[in-house]
Amino acid sequence: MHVIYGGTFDPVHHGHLRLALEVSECFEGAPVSLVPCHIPPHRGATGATAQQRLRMLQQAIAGDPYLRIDDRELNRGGASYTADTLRQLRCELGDDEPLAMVVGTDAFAAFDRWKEWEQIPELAHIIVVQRPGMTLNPETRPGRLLAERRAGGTEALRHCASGYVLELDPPRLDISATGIRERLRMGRSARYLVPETVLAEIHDMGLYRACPVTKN
Ligand SMILES: Nc1ncnc2c1ncn2[C@@H]1O[C@H](COP(=O)(O)OP(=O)(O)OP(=O)(O)O)[C@@H](O)[C@H]1O
Ligand SMILES: O=C(O)c1ccc[n+]([C@@H]2O[C@H](COP(=O)([O-])O)[C@@H](O)[C@H]2O)c1
Repeated sequence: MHVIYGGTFDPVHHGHLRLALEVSECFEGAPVSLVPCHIPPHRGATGATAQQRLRMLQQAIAGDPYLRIDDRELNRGGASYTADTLRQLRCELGDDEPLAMVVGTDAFAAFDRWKEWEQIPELAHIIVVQRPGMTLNPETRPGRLLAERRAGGTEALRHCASGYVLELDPPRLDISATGIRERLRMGRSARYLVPETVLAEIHDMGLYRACPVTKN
């Protein structure tokens, strides 16, 4: 089972990390690869550069046996389209290896605006994770895709290469990178929202602040 979890990670926070671990546990400790995007396709400029976001991720997962980083989108450059990443992975893994991508409900709600979105379930399973304050409308195209391809449990994903949509609702952590950037911009603390090592990187690189921010 190969599981990827893509994001901007600007910065990576405990919501991301806890979720990645929950997914790994669902698949009996299968590693989850965090895939930082180079240029996020559907949003404005990032607060930190790609290299700075990678550095924070490296600090965040250092020593964790279940989490990895796949930096292929940074190496590829340009806008990071998930279909391209999955196609590349599918070539490497072969046709039969189960491949799954993790996405939060907020991102999945706009899934039908992703490049080649209808091809994605042919390349990988989709694990949709509930995010606080975000309910998926069943009448939308992503909502219908979920209903049509819904997996009863994790077992289905393990036995097929792609094609299922699995809903997961682990304990919800109401943390967002936007909220963290905003706090830092206002000179407030982001402690306990991001790992201490990430906080130290943010401080050392002077990220996310218009005016000086204390190190907590
Ligand atoms: N607290 C969280 N709980 C569950 N899923 C999350 C959480 N934070 C982010 N995600 C999911 O992780 C993926 C990557 O998220 P991203 O890097 O954009 O973080 P974010 O906190 O949503 O950032 P921003 O606030 O800048 O949009 C998305 O699929 C998103 O839905
Ligand atoms: O492929 C696309 O068209 C596409 C459009 C929007 C988002 N994505 C991916 O979805 C992931 C989460 O995006 P974001 O903006 O919420 O960090 C990240 O890996 C993006 O590359 C992908």
